[in-house]
Amino acid sequence: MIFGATGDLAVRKLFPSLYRLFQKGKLDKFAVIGVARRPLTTEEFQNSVKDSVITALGKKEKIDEFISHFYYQSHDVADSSSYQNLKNLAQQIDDKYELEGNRIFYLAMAPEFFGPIALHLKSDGLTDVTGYKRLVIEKPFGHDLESAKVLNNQIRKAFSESEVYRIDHYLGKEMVRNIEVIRFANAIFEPLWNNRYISNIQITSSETLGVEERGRYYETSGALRDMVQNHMMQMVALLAMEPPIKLTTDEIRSEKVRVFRSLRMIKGDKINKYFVRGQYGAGLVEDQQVPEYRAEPMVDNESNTETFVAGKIMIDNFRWAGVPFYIRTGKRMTTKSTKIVVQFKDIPMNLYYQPEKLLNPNLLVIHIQPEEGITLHLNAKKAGGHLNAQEVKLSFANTGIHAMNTPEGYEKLLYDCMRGDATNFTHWDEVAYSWAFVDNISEVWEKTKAEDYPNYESGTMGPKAADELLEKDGFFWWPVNALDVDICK
Ligand SMILES: NC(=O)C1=CN([C@@H]2O[C@H](COP(=O)(O)OP(=O)(O)OC[C@H]3O[C@@H](n4cnc5c(N)ncnc54)[C@H](OP(=O)(O)O)[C@@H]3O)[C@@H](O)[C@H]2O)C=CC1
Ligand SMILES: O=C1O[C@H](COP(=O)(O)O)[C@@H](O)[C@H](O)[C@H]1O
Repeated sequence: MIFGATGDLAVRKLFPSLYRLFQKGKLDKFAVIGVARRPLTTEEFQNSVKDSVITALGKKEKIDEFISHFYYQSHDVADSSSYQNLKNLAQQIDDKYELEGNRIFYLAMAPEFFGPIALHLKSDGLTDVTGYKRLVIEKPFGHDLESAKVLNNQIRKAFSESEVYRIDHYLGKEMVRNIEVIRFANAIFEPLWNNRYISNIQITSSETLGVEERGRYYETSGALRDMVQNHMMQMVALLAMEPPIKLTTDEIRSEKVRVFRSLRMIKGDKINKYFVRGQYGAGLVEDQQVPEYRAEPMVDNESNTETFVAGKIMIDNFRWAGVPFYIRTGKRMTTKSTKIVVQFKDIPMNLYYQPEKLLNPNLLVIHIQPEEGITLHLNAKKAGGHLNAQEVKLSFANTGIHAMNTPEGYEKLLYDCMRGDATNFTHWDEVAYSWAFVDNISEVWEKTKAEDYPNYESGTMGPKAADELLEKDGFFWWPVNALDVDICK
């Protein structure tokens, strides 16, 4: 059952993803009940599913067979009789498709509905099933730790922790999933993956898009809650975790939680030493003139909301003591790119020192999007010349998927949920620790108005202070554009 089946997420991501699973033969016995307020017939709903698939994928094979599995119910989320009707419909469909009482409830709706729907599902008997019941919850999971706890308590009255699948769509991205494999399946990386050999790690997730039509939501969120609390912190955890003893959901999650527990809690007047906030002004993005954030629809013209965050995260454990993890994310930046750069320490003595050219540090670049792959930056002798070292790059590129926020991420996550694999969904403990970390920052930023907003021009890589954050540690942001060169080909 998809609650919010006429909304943007369902139309752009969920239906195309389900279709791809269907085409690959991964959906055998299945039916989907779409639920939303507006009155639609099942036929109208099926046609909207068909349109969404064709728009997203341009494909039509077996589309009529696919949409014949879709049903619609107009629903009032606060009214028990709506749930009674839904229960009856679900029961009929269950019998027709022999679904063995297995149910997934996907809440693709505004977050204020998550708790009430979960409670109704239980009180109105939709969770009384003979098979499995699973609840998929979209972001944002709360607004801060307190509200997340309230939401979690409501949900947990109807579903156990193992039945709750909290979506973080970055965990559906191919190369985010690859981080563990790159780390734990390669003898050349794991021995070096610590503070003896790594000088710093940089994670950039930049967007060219502005806030678009989401001003109302974004004004209450900002980049810190929208991107850092979830996607950026998840990437930090995957990069920093210890090898799990087994590749099971519980073992992996518990290693990630240990990273969150080791985060250095930055508070009060230290916040602005470790974190930089920014808000975009007008500027040129991909040759288009774009307005400042404060002129966007549904945005306060004196807004204090950050559209950019850079930060230095320290993990105080044996492996990572002293190694900064720099994160940077923002809207209306130069380029759309998510990249991780692992910078290794310099070798103790440079035999190939040339006064006019320093030896390049070794870098491992993990390209998350739009290109997918890895590049290893090494030094090697220039062919034919003297013993002069020059930079060479070893690259691997995934040939498959190249679009951003593609349905493929959702496709993988939906499939995981059907199989009951919650590894790439966030456990409550991860959510809670991550909110506790981020709340310290938002508390300070909400109390103090940023007098310099807007402090970065659209089409740039953020405010100058974000560069200074690294410069004072003797580092600089590796330019994400320049790192693309080889792998794009
Ligand atoms: N869109 C995206 O790309 C992403 C979205 N998300 C999250 O997914 C969730 C949904 O987002 P999105 O699809 O963009 O939102 P939309 O506003 O586009 O869709 C909301 C859906 O909820 C339904 N709805 C609203 N109020 C009610 C109600 N009282 N009773 C029943 N149905 C109702 C709407 O249908 P109707 O008007 O017919 O009632 C519609 O189907 C949000 O939590 C969002 O944060 C997360 C990541 C990305
Ligand atoms: O969760 C979100 O992510 C998108 C960025 O996702 P990506 O897959 O395109 O990198 C961001 O635009 C949005 O504001 C945020 O809610």
